[in-house]
Amino acid sequence: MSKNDSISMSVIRRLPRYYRFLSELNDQNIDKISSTKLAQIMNVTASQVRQDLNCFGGFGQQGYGYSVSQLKEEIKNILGLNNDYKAILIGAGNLGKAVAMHMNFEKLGFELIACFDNNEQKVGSKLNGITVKNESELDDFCNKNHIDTAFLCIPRVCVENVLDKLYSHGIKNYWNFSHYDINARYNDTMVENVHLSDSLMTLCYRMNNN
Ligand SMILES: NC(=O)c1ccc[n+]([C@@H]2O[C@H](COP(=O)([O-])OP(=O)(O)OC[C@H]3O[C@@H](n4cnc5c(N)ncnc54)[C@H](O)[C@@H]3O)[C@@H](O)[C@H]2O)c1
Repeated sequence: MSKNDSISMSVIRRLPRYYRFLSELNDQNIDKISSTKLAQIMNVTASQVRQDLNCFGGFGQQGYGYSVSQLKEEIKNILGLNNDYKAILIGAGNLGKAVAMHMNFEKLGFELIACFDNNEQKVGSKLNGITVKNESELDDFCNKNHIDTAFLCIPRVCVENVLDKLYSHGIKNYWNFSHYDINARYNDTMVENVHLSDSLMTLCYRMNNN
């Protein structure tokens, strides 16, 4: 087991927020920050901040706090945002369009190299400079290109066919918007499911229990 295997997912899920807030502080030319102040921004305790960052080596200095730019770079490296992972997007509908048009993939270590749809009316249109290909070209494209991950923005009922194809080409990392349980079909895949409704339900709970 590597050191990183013992780090809990809740710590890992806080890292993007650390990175986002530190980037904002860095943009405001703020050089240093105490764990207390960082905790306030993160809405966690100072001891939680220290515990989180100690999982990766600490980075703070007694009596100084954290260097904003250094900590931002450390977290960037931990998250692996310096990579150039090749991604494809399946489903150029409302959601696929929003994902392709509004995400700054390069800043996040990804390059969106192709988009696919099976609707003739969408094929040939452009999303963020990328021409939407026919889904029938997927196999050929996967044969000719190295692909690290697929972003799935298709209806749940369409996923199985597409997933089987992608998996057969060795694609095992999925950013999944499709409400389909990928891990239940292929348990050696790395999946991040995105459910906007979960976030709204969490808000609902908090409003209900205020
Ligand atoms: N995760 C979330 O939070 C969230 C939010 C909204 C919608 N969704 C889900 O995401 C899916 C997409 O939503 P949308 O609003 O973009 O729908 P949409 O109908 O606008 O787009 C779906 C697109 O997928 C394409 N498609 C269907 N089968 C395909 C296939 N086999 N290969 C390639 N393309 C194919 C369609 O032609 C269409 O362009 C829906 O099923 C919806 O349930 C998830």
